[in-house]
Order: sequence, then structure tokens, then C-alpha cells
Amino acid sequence: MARALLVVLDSVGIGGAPDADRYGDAGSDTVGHIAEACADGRGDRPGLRAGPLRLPNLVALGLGLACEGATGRVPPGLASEAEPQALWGHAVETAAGKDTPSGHWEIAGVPVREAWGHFPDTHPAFPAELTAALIARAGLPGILGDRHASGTAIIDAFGAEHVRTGRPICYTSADSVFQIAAHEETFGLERLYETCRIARDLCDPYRVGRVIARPFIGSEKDGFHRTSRRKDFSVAPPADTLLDVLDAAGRAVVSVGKIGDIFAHRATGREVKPAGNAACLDAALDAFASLPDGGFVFLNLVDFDTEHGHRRDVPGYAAELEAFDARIPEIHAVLKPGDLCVITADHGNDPTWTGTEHTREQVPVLAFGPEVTPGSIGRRDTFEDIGAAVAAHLGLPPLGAGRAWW
Ligand SMILES: O=P(O)(O)O[C@H]1O[C@H](CO)[C@@H](O)[C@H]1O
Ligand SMILES: [Mn+2]
Ligand SMILES: [Mn+2]
Repeated sequence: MARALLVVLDSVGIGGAPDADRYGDAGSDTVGHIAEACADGRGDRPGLRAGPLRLPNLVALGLGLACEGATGRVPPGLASEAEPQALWGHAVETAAGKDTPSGHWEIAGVPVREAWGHFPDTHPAFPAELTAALIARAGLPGILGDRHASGTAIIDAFGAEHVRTGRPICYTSADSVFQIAAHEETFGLERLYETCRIARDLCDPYRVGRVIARPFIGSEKDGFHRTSRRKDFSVAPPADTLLDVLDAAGRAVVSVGKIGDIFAHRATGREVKPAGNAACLDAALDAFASLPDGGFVFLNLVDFDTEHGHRRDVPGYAAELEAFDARIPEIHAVLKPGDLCVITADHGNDPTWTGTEHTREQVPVLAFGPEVTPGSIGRRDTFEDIGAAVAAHLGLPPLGAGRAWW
């Protein structure tokens, strides 16, 4: 029986979606704009990287052609004379939203059509009764922030006041999120998580997708820095996903990185959550090497998004892509005859775009394995096709409306 490895490169979009204008994102293109910036010398950072974007292994799988399918042009440096070694294509999201849960759930067969709840870009951003209930139930002396913000900028602005007053920093964004930043030592990590659990409960009536704990350390003098102990408290998917189907069939499942949080820990199998893209990829490769027949490893690599996309950091994003690319031979090495790997993304986060938010984009789909015959799979009209193809490959019943490409 076959096995499958599904890799979500968080935010690695390849061009504005057909409905991107409804999100203010028409013309956004995460990979394309990074490649252009690097070709123009805007991707250089001394000691990190320089020059054109170099992704030889992803290009060999068909990334350049996937980009061309999405936008009509191959980004600079991503052209190849050779035929790709994978099935390549691009996929369009049908779910409402451009956030991580929407993207992953649709990939796993459950597109969310009803709008998520969002908080307005005002100050205060949160309804007075929600804030009052959080303060009362969590025993807080008040909150700080209460606005749309970038998470690194807001701890610079309010970190010192937070340490002084004990009020956690609550903020949101264009995504359906209620984020709470607090100092790991002065406020306490467990207390932050408990405050988030209370906020999760209080946010349910507002249809908020995620409450996110954003622990940080440091001081006013030395600066404040977020730690890797971020934790997302997601609502559960509204219907059975690929993971539930695997669970019902008794298959081995390993969820690596943020996957456990994204699916609210339902049918996520063995969860592994090391810090950073490199360690997550190590963990996924290790898990795959000993995975039994019929098993599934689901990997999210979040640093593209968190460390570089939201920070509008082109050189950092380019270096992260190049670092992943360099490890693709290790993926090939763990795939045995019959195995499948699919590389895709959940939304865009164009580091050349205005603001610090996600961008509504199409995503690449690259599917390969020792016995997968390369070729184009064209445009997939829903991310659901990815989960459907994985399910079909693993001999599971069809999932939702997705159409497998085989
Ligand atoms: O600026 P930071 O805190 O990284 O927040 C970002 O991370 C959230 C979840 O991906 C997004 O909604 C965006 O607000
Ligand atoms: Mn994401
Ligand atoms: Mn994000």
C-alpha cells in the first residue's frame, strides 16, 4: 500500500487569485515578486544571500511552469529547458478568506463558505462586552493594544507598559484572529495559555477562527522578542476532513508543525512541533522514514509566513525558499516506490505588498514520487483537489467535491 507526505509551504502563493480584487490583493504574487526583487538586487542581505532567486530543485519539479499557469509568466530565474519531474499545476481557493485555517481545511476537503468573524480596524477593535468578559474571567487588570497591529511592532510599542501593568496586549488583523501577547516571565506562559483558552470560549459567538498566544521575552532596555512557544486555539473544522477519514480507516498519521493546532487536534494522529522550518522538515522526514504502509505525514512550514511574509522581508523570504529547495533531494530520498509527495501552499503573503497581511493568491501544486508520471495538472478550481488526490492515492473514499487528478 502507498504512503503520502503533504507539505504546505505556509504563504508561498504564486499570483493573485481571480477574486483577489475583493481582498485588495489584485496583482499580488509572493513567489513572482520575490523573484523579481532578487533579480533587481533587492533580495540581497550581507551574510544571508545575494543575487537572483535560485530554486533549482523546485524548478525541476515544475514550479516555474506552475507560476506561468497562474499568472501567464515565468518569474525571473525560474525558467527551465527540461521537462518537469513532477505533476505540476496551480490551485484556486473557493473558501471565504485568505487565512491558514481556510487554506488548510480546503486542502483537506472542507472549504468554509460562510464568512469568518473579523474585528474592525478601529481603536478599540474589540467589542466592549468581549473585553469586559475577558478581564473578569481571566482576572486581568485590563488589556493593552485593542487594535489591528503587526505582532512585532505592537510588543515594541506596548511591551514595557505590559511588564509594568500586567495587562496583556490584545490585537488583531485582517484575519479572523484574536491575538494575545504577554511576557513569558512576568505574566507567565501557562497563564497566557489559560487566558487564551478563556478568550477562545468568549470568541466563539463572534465566529473568530483563531485565538493565538504570542509569548515574548526581553526587556525595555534590550528589546522584546517573540518566542517559539506561540500556540493557536482554532475552532474545529465544520465537517470531516482528510484527517478524519484517515482516522476512521485506522491509518497512521503524523502531524508536524502547526497542523495539530490548525485542525484543533482532531484526528491529527501523533503531533510533533519542533521550532523552525528546518527542524519541522527534519521531523517530517524522520516520521516518514518509519511510516507504515497506508500512512500519512502532514507538514506545515510556517516560517515563510511568520518570519518573512508578515515582516515584509524579501531577502529573508528568498533565503527561506532557497533553504527549503536545497533539502528537496532529502524528500526524494525517503520516497519508496508507491509513495507520493505533494508540495503546495495555503494562501499568499507577498513581502513586497502594502501592509503586513496575507494576500489572496493561487498556490502551486507539485506532486511527485518514484512511480508518479510527470505532466501538467493545469488549473485546479478548488484546493480540495489536493486532498482528493491524496485520498485516492491512499485508497480512501472520495472527499467532498474535490476531483483527484488521477
Ligand atoms: O503580525 P503577527 O503577530 O505575526 O500576526 C500575523 O499572524 C496572524 C496569524 O497568521 C495573522 O493574522 C497576522 O496578524
Ligand atoms: Mn498560513
Ligand atoms: Mn500568517
